[in-house]
Amino acid sequence: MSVPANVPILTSEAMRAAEAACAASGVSLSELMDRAGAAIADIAWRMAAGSPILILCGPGNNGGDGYVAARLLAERGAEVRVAALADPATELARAARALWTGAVEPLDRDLAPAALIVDALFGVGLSRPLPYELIENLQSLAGRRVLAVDVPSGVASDGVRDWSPPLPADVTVALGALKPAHVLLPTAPHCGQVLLARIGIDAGGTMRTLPSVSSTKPDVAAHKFSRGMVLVRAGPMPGAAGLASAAALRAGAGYVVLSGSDHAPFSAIIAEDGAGYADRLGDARIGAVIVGPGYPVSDALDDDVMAALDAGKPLVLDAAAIAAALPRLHQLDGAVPAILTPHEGEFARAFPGLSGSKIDRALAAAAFAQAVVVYKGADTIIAAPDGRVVAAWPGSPWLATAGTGDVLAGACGAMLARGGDAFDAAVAAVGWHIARAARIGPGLVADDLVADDLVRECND
Ligand SMILES: NC(=O)C1=CN([C@@H]2O[C@H](COP(=O)(O)OP(=O)(O)OC[C@H]3O[C@@H](n4cnc5c(N)ncnc54)[C@H](O)[C@@H]3O)[C@@H](O)[C@H]2O)[C@@H](O)CC1
Ligand SMILES: Nc1ncnc2c1ncn2[C@@H]1O[C@H](COP(=O)(O)OP(=O)(O)O)[C@@H](O)[C@H]1O
Ligand SMILES: [K+]
Repeated sequence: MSVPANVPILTSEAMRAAEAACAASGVSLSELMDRAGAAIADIAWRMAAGSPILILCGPGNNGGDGYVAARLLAERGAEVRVAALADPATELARAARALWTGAVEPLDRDLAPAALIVDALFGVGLSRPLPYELIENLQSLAGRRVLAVDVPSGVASDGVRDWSPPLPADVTVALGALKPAHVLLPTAPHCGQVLLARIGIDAGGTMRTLPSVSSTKPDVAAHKFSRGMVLVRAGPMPGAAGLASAAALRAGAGYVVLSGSDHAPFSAIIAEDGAGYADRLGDARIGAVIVGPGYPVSDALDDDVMAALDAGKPLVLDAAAIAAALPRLHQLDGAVPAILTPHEGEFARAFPGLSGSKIDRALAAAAFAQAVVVYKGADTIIAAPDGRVVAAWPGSPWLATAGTGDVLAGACGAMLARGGDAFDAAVAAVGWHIARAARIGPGLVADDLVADDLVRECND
């Protein structure tokens, strides 16, 4: 499972707007369909490697893409058959079908499979669950390689409904842009390896996949304070704050203070008595404050969160600190740069009653808090109040273990303390986290993410 790095993601509504803009600029929809069909034909040709191909065509333009691909594959000499669910229902699909000179078989229970199945039944136009009979007929074709056109049919492209496709794809060719369903659970795993065929659509740039990680060397003239100073406030479970402080150092902070704990994991971390917290908040060199790791709901947490907000320092708020800070953050209306890092449970507690896809909910939460939200999970979404979104699918499942969220909070603190945009900081931290987890792999425990042998390996 994979998606390309740093490519656009569009909802169906945005896709239709981009398509209309394309038409207005002189590129006809039929030209777009030809480009889509050509991209599909190329990939099908490579996947089939000489074996027979069966293309399943639906009534809309997804089916139209399928007819174009069938014609181009046949012209190249591929052994290709077409089966249709219904007659074409759009002008474009009718025109594409008219140019296909081969037979069109009915898509019924007697349909013979082929080594490669190209699923061009439904794309972004799917408006309801697939009929039961079609599901059964498609299931009887399972077990072959599947190439999905735009999305596996049955998947609702906006990621709002969790309809499963009867034929999960090995490869999905996203047309023009990725769609939310390619990067969100539970649909993303059904899309297999997602490839993007740009087909000349200008998809804009507010929603994207995670960019590749680039490690930035410190400036030659850097000193420990210029690289960013992070204050981590420990709660009653100091191990979590210890992990966050170690992660802040490993992620590039020049100086890390752990307040309220003597459990510093490295000698380089300044562990000090909690009584000095208020003074530290006044320390002008501190570029980011982290509150929340290992700090459950309590009056003390509320006090520490309020003190940090009043100090006006850029903040990373994790776990129970998120709900504690929310009313005040909302009032502050973005005056204090903040990154919130809720997992599913913390998100539901802090932002109850939101609807829509995980992207929609992350955006609504970011707009309410006027803060960057890193809505964690296997399909982590990073959303900014101004509408920017980065989707981090597929992440690394080795991160599904205790303490890795504390490490992410620490990395966010390090990136935020450098100065600059909080959204970019959160994106860099999520990329750092996933890249390290991917290097460690089996047996990962959160402590490994901050261990020094990994650092040596990364520097090799
Ligand atoms: N947006 C773009 O820029 C481009 C889109 N193209 C293709 O066009 C597709 C979208 O085409 P359409 O909008 O025609 O939509 P689709 O082809 O995805 O499907 C719409 C058709 O399916 C029917 N339908 C919807 N749900 C159904 C269900 N559950 N059971 C039975 N029938 C159902 C609708 O009544 C309609 O006839 C994209 O996914 C892509 O493949 C490409 O041709 C190239 C350019
Ligand atoms: N299956 C998964 N695939 C990828 N990343 C995951 C998966 N499960 C969890 N993660 C990541 O691991 C981290 C877990 O954070 P969290 O639940 O807060 O753990 P903790 O509170 O124990 O530190 C998050 O960054 C989350 O995105
Ligand atoms: K499809």
